[in-house]
Formats: sequence, structure tokens, C-alpha cells
Amino acid sequence: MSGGHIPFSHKGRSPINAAPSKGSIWIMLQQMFNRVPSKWKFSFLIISLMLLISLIEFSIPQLTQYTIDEVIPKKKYDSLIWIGAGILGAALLLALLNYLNSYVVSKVGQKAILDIRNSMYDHIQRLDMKFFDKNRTGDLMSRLTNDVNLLQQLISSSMLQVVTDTVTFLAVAVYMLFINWQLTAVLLVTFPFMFYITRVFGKRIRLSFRSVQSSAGDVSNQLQDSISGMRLIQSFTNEEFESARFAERNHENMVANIKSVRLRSMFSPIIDLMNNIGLVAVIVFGAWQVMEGKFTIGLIVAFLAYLRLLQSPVRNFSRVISIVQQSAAAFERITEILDTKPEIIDKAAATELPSIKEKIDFQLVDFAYDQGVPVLCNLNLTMKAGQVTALVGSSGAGKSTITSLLIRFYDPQQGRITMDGHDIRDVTLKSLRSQMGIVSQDIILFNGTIRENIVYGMLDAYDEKIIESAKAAHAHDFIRSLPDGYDSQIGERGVKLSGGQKQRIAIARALLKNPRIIILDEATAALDTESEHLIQEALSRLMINRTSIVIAHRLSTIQKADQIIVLEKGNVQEKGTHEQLLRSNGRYKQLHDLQFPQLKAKT
Ligand SMILES: Nc1ncnc2c1ncn2[C@@H]1O[C@H](COP(=O)(O)OP(=O)(O)OP(=O)(O)O)[C@@H](O)[C@H]1O
Repeated sequence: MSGGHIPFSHKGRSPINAAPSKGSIWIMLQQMFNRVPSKWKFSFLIISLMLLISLIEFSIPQLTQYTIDEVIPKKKYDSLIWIGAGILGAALLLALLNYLNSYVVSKVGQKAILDIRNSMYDHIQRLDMKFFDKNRTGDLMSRLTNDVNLLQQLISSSMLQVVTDTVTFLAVAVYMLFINWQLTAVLLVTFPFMFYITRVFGKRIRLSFRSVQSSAGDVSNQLQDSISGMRLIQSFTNEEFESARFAERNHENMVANIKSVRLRSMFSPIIDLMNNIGLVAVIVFGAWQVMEGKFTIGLIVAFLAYLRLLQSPVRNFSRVISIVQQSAAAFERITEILDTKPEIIDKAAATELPSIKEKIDFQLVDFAYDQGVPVLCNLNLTMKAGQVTALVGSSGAGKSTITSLLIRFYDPQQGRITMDGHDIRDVTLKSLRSQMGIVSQDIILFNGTIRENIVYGMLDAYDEKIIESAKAAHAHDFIRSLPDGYDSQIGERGVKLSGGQKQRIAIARALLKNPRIIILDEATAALDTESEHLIQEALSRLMINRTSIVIAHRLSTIQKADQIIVLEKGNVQEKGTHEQLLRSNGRYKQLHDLQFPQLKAKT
């Protein structure tokens, strides 16, 4: 891949990036503060510590001035020891207080970060499927990890510094104005410029960090895609192609970083230059005033020390500003997630859905994933409780969509879905979803042991129940033959198991949940005859005494269904039993003949 156009190189950036929230630094600090445990007690402690620190820092130049203007001219030898001890004592106290301050703030900051990450995770779990359709895993992971880490950096090192620096700056500036306003005025001339430069650079730095973080999200997306698809990459020997794609993302991230570093590298020297102009002003104006006999040398020395006290917050601030801006950009990305409101939530007056007894009804349902691309149109269908309803039809006809609407992963734009007359939007999600179990072709298993994966169906189940479900799912024997039995690790997504084994674990999990309604989405595709036989048996057990919805491409598996619904282009084309549909000689018969040409020949 020699730098040419790389297919699939669209970034697929998460749409939540599209509308950056207007999070100001102040809002960020405020919200972080709200997450601090016992914030007022903490604030009192921190403010007391800071005031003490400022007071001590402030007293050292006082002692210096006193030494130069009083002790030296009047040769007060006795005072020297006290002055030495005073300065040393102050320095020791300063070290101790700084340690305390930094430790307390960092500890509290870590707790705030813990809280943010937990709330983000909790919030993400409640978001609609629509959100996950549109946003990429890598980017979300990058927000939960990288962006939260950036905030951590703000709290642990910088926020404290900004606050202490501001207090020190104000205290010193007021005191300097008080002891010599002319000299202070000369010195403060440079500050409005610094303020202006800080604002201009601040904005640019934040924007540059946003691109850095967003391109880090792209790198993370790329990694997530390729590492989880490693089997595909290696089987197609597309390693070089993938390396080129990764290099492209990585390069974009580097360019964004370099741009950001350039801005930050320019900012600090400009602030230093301003600081030095202030120093020149104090030296020239101060020396002139001493020569005129208006100021003492001690005053100038003390002033220079204060100047250092005044300038060090400014210098620190210019350093910290990039961390603050970086955190502000991270905070915006975090807020975008926290501000995304799920649409599928319980209504205030939501009731508990009673166990299904009669039927599920789809009434004039219209649904589209994307506006203008209808998937279901005016769909009417009824599925009787305790029966098996099979959904068949061409690929893309909307079979899986029907089940996604039933479990409320999405809500229809028009029409309603009811269970025994209850609109599913009027009942709690928990009571609705607790009645459903899904076994699909894309089996989702978590990294962990077999036991952990089965027990996911009912987290407080006893071992006997787990084993009972595994037996019913024809999984017990193969589990027992593994060296660690139920405690065997199955690897990420269950990579250490065969397709059929994974499916049986998923069936055991569903059996343990014991749902009233079971959805089987192409559950037996791509299996050999023997596994299929075992799985069919397990599935039959799973379907006993439940309302079952089976999506199957292979018509052999659904011939005994109580009702077969043939869908085409989001609507019901035919319905009936296998025999009825064959007799009516319609779309079902067509599909059937395609799958069983030998039977067609006989008829
Ligand atoms: N998450 C989604 N976002 C946007 N469009 C989607 C999404 N899921 C499905 N679609 C589209 O909706 C239509 C119906 O898809 P659905 O998965 O319900 O079909 P299906 O009948 O189950 O197909 P198959 O038998 O191939 O699984 C298809 O055109 C598909 O491209």
C-alpha cells in the first residue's frame, strides 16, 4: 500500500462528536466540584491550607526586607539566628502544608474521577440501541479511558495549582499595591496582554486537543475493529492492508499532536517574555527611584521577591493552562455522552407487565432505522401466547427488526405493539424484558467461565439449577468433559468453544432465565447435522410452554410451527400453517421449492 487511496478509510467518527457542547472551564470545575465527596468540608480544609501556605510564602520576603533594611545597617547580630530559624521554619512548614494540600486534593480528585467513570458507564448502559448503532466502540472506549484519564491529570496536579496560584497572585498584587502603588502599576502593565494572549491561546489549544482526542478515538476504533477481526485479517492475508490503514490513523493522530504541541510550545515563551518585560520595568524604575532616594534597596529586593511570587503563578498558569484546556476538551467529550438522553425509558406511570396469557399484537406499525428508509410499513400481526410463530421471508424483509421492536430496543414511529392489550411503551422495561429470552446466531458470550456465562440468565441461581439448564440444553456432557468443567475459561467471546457448544451454552443461559417469550433468531444456521440435532432438541425443550418466535431461513426447522408469517418488504405477505401455505401456492411455496427442489419434483 504505497500511500495511495485506502479503501474503507472513512473515519466513521462518532456522531456525538458532531455537536461539541459549550463546556466552559468554569462549568467543568463546577461539575467536578459537585462530584467531590463532602465538598464543603473539603473546601474549608483546602482553603485553610492555601491561606496558610500563602501567608508563609508572603512572610519570607518580609524577613528579607527586614534583614537588609534593619539588621544589616544596624548590625543586629543577635537577630540573625532568629531570622535564619524563622526562614528555615517557614520553609519546613511550607513543605509540610504543600504535601498535605496536594495529597488531600489528589485523593478527593481520584474519588471524583471514580464517580465520573462509574456514572459514564452506568449512563452508557442505559442508552438506546440507536446510540450504539451510530457510535463506534473504540471511540466510546477512548472517552471512558483516555478522556477520563485526562481529567484525572487535571485534578491530581493542576486544579490545586490553579486555585493556590490565583489566591497567591491576588494576595501578593493587593499587598504590593498597598506598599508601593507606582512600582506595582509599572509591573502590572504587562498583565492585560498576558490575559489576552492566554485567552486566545487557550481557545486554540483546546480546539487542538479536541482533534488530538478525536483522532485518538479513531485509532482506538481501528484497533478495536482489527483486533477483534484478527481471524478475518489473517485468513485474507490482509495484514499489510490493515497496517497501512492503522498507520494512516496513527499518522493523523501524530499530525494533530504536533499541531497541538506547536501551539503549547509557543505559548510558554511568550508568557516568559512578558514576565521579563515586567522584571525590566521594576529594575529600571526601582533603581531610578533608589538613586532619587525615594525607595530603599531593601524595598527593591523585597519587591523583586514579590515579583517572583507574582510571576510564578502566571508562569505556572501558562503551563497548567494546556492541561486545563486538554481537560476541558476531554470534559466536553465526556459531557456529550452524559448529555445524551435515552428515548426508550420507563414512563412516569409505567406499570408492571403481567405474564403474557393471550397474545402479542403489532397494530399498524411503521418503523425506520433511518429517516426516509422504511423497514416496516403498516405492519399488523398477532402471535398467540403459548404457540410457535415462525417469521420467514427474504433477507432484509424485517424479521429481526420485529423482534427488536418487541424487546423495545427501538420504538416504532407509528402504531403500537401490545401484549394482552398492554401497550409495551406503558409498562416498565424491566418487566417487559424479564419475560423475554433471545437465542440468536450471533451468540454473545462474555470472557469468563462457563458457569459465569450460564448464570448470567439468573444471577442468583444455585448450582443445581445451572446444571439442570445445561443438561436440558445438551451442554452438560461436553462441559463435564472439559478439564475444568463448569469452571473452564471460554476466552473472549467464547473463542475456545465450537459454534455448537457456544449455542448450547446460550440455550442453557436462556433456559435458566426461564422467560415467558423466547425469540430464536436463526439459531441453527451453520451447524453440522449432529450438532443441529442436539440443538434442535435443546431448543424444543426451551420452547415448551412458552410463546416462541422463530426466525428461520431454513424452512425444515419450522414446519411444525403453529403459525408461519411470510414477510416481504416490511409487511405480511402470507400467513398460515406449513400445509396451508404450501397449498396456497404463494411466496412460501416458492421459498420452499427453492430449498427442497427434490420435493418440488415429486409434487
Ligand atoms: N441497526 C440498523 N440500522 C439501520 N438499518 C438497519 C439496522 N438493522 C437492520 N437494518 C436494515 O433494516 C432492514 C431489515 O433488517 P432485518 O435485520 O430486520 O431483516 P431480516 O429480515 O431479519 O434479514 P435477515 O434474514 O437477512 O437477517 C434491512 O434493510 C437492514 O439493512
